[in-house]
This record gives sequence, C-alpha cells and structure tokens, in this order.
Amino acid sequence: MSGRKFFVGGNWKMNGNKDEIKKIVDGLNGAALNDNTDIVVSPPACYLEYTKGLLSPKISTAGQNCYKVAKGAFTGDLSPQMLIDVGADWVIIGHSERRNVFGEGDELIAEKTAFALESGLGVIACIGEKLEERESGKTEEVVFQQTKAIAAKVSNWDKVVLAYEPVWAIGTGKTATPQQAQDVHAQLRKWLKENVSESVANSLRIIYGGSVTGGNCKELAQSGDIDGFLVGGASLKPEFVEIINARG
Ligand SMILES: O=C(CO)COP(=O)(O)O
Repeated sequence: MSGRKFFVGGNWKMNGNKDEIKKIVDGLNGAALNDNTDIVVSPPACYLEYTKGLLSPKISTAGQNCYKVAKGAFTGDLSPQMLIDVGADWVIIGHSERRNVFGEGDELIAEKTAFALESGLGVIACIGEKLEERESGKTEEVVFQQTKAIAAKVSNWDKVVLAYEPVWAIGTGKTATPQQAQDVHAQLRKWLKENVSESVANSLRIIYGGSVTGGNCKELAQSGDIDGFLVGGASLKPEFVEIINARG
C-alpha cells in the first residue's frame, strides 16, 4: 500500500437544482461510506452553502473554480475567500472545460492554484492531454508542461491533489484503461521526484478522471499509483457510492 489516503471527488459541473441536490445528498448521507476515503462533492457555486447544509460532516465541498485575487472588479467571478465563507474546503482548478471552453492557460491556472492554497483551500489541480496529443505521442510532454507551470508557483503541496483527466475520456464513455492511467500517473510521480522532491512524489495524491463508473472503478483503483477519482456524470447517480468505496 502507498500510505496515501484514497480521495474521491464528485464534480457536478453545471448540473442540479435544489430538488435534485437534496436527493443526491440524501443518498450519500444514508450510504455506508468507506472511512478510509476523503470524499468531496463540488456543486455549482450558487448551491455550495445549500449542499453543505445538507451533507453529513464526513463529506467536504469544493468550488469548481475561483479567481486569483480576493476581491475586486471581476464581474462574474468569485474568490477563494468567498468559497471558504460558504463552507468549501477545496476548489477544482484547471479543469479541461475551464481550459478548453473558457480559454484558461497554464499560467493563469498556476496563479489561481497558488492563490487558492495561500487562502486556505485545498486544490484539486487538473491536467490532461487531448486525443490528438495522445495520438501523436505527446501525452507526457503535455502533462509534464501543465504540471511544471503549477510547480513553478506552488511551494507547499500538502493540500494539493493532482487530477489526471485525459480530455478524450471526459464525458465520452471512453475510460483510460487501468494500464494507460497507471502509466501516466507513474510518469508524473517520476517527474515530481526529479523536479520537485522525492517526498512530494511519494505523498501527493494523483487521482484519475474520465468516464469513471461503478463498473470500472474497482479495477482502476487497484493500480498502485491511482489514489482516487474525480468523477463527473456518475457522481450525480447512486453508483457514486460504489466509486467512493472502490478501494474496499
Ligand atoms: O470531468 C470529469 C470530472 O472532473 C469527468 O467527467 P465524466 O466522469 O463525466 O467523464
């Protein structure tokens, strides 16, 4: 065993309303959840406080994004301080939808990661290659570059979880095979050892995201370098409980 605590995040993306959230949370609160897993759900920001109020204290909440300063004239955005104020412990930064739909680049993602950490949030920092990058043999180059940008701005990794989410696997039903995910996670750990430190390489949780389901989670969870999951679609469904408990 790696000694790293299993971590499962549910990224609800832009889904849900109060009725639906109440049903999801009732299901989670009533389920037998593995104590050896850190569990985080990430509702849309406008429902964070509502969700937090319903959830069992065993489950933390995360924002899906935040900006790199505490306050100011940034219409439509929100700060880590605001997320903390409504009960969030974590924030997802650099999700591929932020990168690809909203045009966020490595530099901004690194700045936002550093500021969220300084502000007291844990950060689920997302990286991952596109299909054409994988097919042209550039997977490692891309994920190393994305991690390097973050590493340049982050000095304390204690509250970071790195989420490897290959873009071609997100919402497509095409999961990376356990071997494909394990290979990238192991390469990332090697990169961290050479470029950050051996202790960060050994202790940092690297989780996998991309079409994780109740059906495929157990096999993925057996790989030595997969320390949990970031789950989209299936986190809105009862099978999320199986994913939380995937390590057994
Ligand atoms: O983007 C994801 C989690 O952040 C993964 O989404 P899916 O699980 O729906 O593929």
